Amino acid sequence: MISSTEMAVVDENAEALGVPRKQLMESSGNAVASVVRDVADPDASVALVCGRGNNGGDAFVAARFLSEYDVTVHLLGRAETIATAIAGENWTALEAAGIDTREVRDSAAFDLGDPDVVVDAILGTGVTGALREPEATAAKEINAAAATVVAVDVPSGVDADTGEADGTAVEAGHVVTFHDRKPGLEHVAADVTVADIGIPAAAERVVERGDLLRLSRDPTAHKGDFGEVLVIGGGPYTGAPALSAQAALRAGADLAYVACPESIAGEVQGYSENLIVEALPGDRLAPSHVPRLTELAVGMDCVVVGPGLGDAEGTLEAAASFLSAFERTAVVDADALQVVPALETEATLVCTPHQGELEAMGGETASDPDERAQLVSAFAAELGVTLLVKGACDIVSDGERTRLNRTGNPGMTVGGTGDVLAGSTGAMACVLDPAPAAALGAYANGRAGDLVVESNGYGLVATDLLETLPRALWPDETDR
Ligand SMILES: NC(=O)C1=CN([C@@H]2O[C@H](COP(=O)(O)OP(=O)(O)OC[C@H]3O[C@@H](n4cnc5c(N)ncnc54)[C@H](O)[C@@H]3O)[C@@H](O)[C@H]2O)[C@@H](O)CC1
Ligand SMILES: [K+]
Repeated sequence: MISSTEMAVVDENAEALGVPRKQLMESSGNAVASVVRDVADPDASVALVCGRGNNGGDAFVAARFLSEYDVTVHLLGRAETIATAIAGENWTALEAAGIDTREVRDSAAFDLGDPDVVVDAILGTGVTGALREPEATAAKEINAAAATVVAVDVPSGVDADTGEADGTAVEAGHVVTFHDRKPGLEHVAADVTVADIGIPAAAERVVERGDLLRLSRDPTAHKGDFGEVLVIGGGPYTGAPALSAQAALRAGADLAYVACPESIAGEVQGYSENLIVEALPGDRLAPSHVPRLTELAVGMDCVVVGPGLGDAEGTLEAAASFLSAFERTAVVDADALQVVPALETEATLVCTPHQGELEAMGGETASDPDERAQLVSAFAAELGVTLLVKGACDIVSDGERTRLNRTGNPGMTVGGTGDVLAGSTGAMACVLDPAPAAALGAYANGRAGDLVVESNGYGLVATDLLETLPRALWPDETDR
């Protein structure tokens, strides 16, 4: 089962992996034609009723595969208004091939005739609200016809996620849907064929730029809507918590706080006026700080625990005690990872170890990449956390789904890149579920590093990543 958002992610990831959408459209159209052949007599007439989006585009392709039938293609609207280039190209190919095509300029001009089979390609996953005209009239005429109806992807007018229709919807006997079942089809009384359209398995397994579609920004957003992150870190180190908190801001969080020992608070603040610094008495995190940390954490969407904390006994005790009483999402990094295996907590944890830290936590590793991914998945399930295991290929798993991230480069072995990753993952966790947050945190960090190396060569430092994180997460066309 796949939601329309997830389908859009997978589709864009396939494109990033070298399988362009036009190729998928060719497979989709072929799959539709194959179901039409199953239901149509050899001398049948087939009417394809097409909208101006890619759902219609699938049917333009299908028409090319159905040359043995008496085929008519009805386009709802003018050809100049076809919404996508790939659908437009497939329309032009139909006209060039001399296939019977008709443009329906207004609903009164729509004449379905009396076909044996209707292909409903008015709208697919792109539908919003009730069908407008001429789509609504076309749907009514399809429903009034005696024909066998084959719907492309979903019956037009039906929401692929919910199965609900906001007004008229096509009633189809058959649905050809692509790649995986859509939840809305559970509520539709039709035979459903799921067609494999050649989306590579890697489009689901590998984190790619399609995953960025999860980060839509509502233009009416208010301050705080994208999250407030608290970084608990520092003591023996000053840079690490500052890097994490700045990364959270660069990755879209609205406010970033650092709670750190007062011995370094001035330095942390000195790195950036964008941070809100809370000084804790002393020079190391200690159990006596836990009540204040718990108070501070109340208003936060995510807490990042660990950057630069060190592993003094009282520090680890404080980290464990804070996390055991915490009930929302925390990213745990660096020395604080040690406390996770013995921890009992209601909190949702995202842990970001490298190989060495993973092994120190009790996790196993293997040289074979698939085996390594399986071990990470099993360990995530055992701990009940989301693991982001850093490496040349990062592995992200919540024990149910495992993703691989391949962005990043050897320049990123420099100090501080892990602190940036923890902070950007914290920002992602404010707006996304833990597993996609970790996956995008890893993707963005590596992509930011790749952008730096592309323009400067090696010799990158962690602060460079802060500058390129926004481009990694919100690329413009030139970054693709
Ligand atoms: N991985 C994928 O996502 C793939 C998608 N494909 C096809 O592409 C379809 C999605 O294509 P699109 O995103 O172009 O969307 P659609 O073709 O479903 O519809 C988009 C168009 O419909 C219009 N529209 C939206 N709501 C309307 C309403 N209530 N009344 C009238 N017009 C309305 C929009 O303005 C837009 O022009 C899928 O359903 C599937 O058939 C396939 O080609 C292959 C792969
Ligand atoms: K449809």
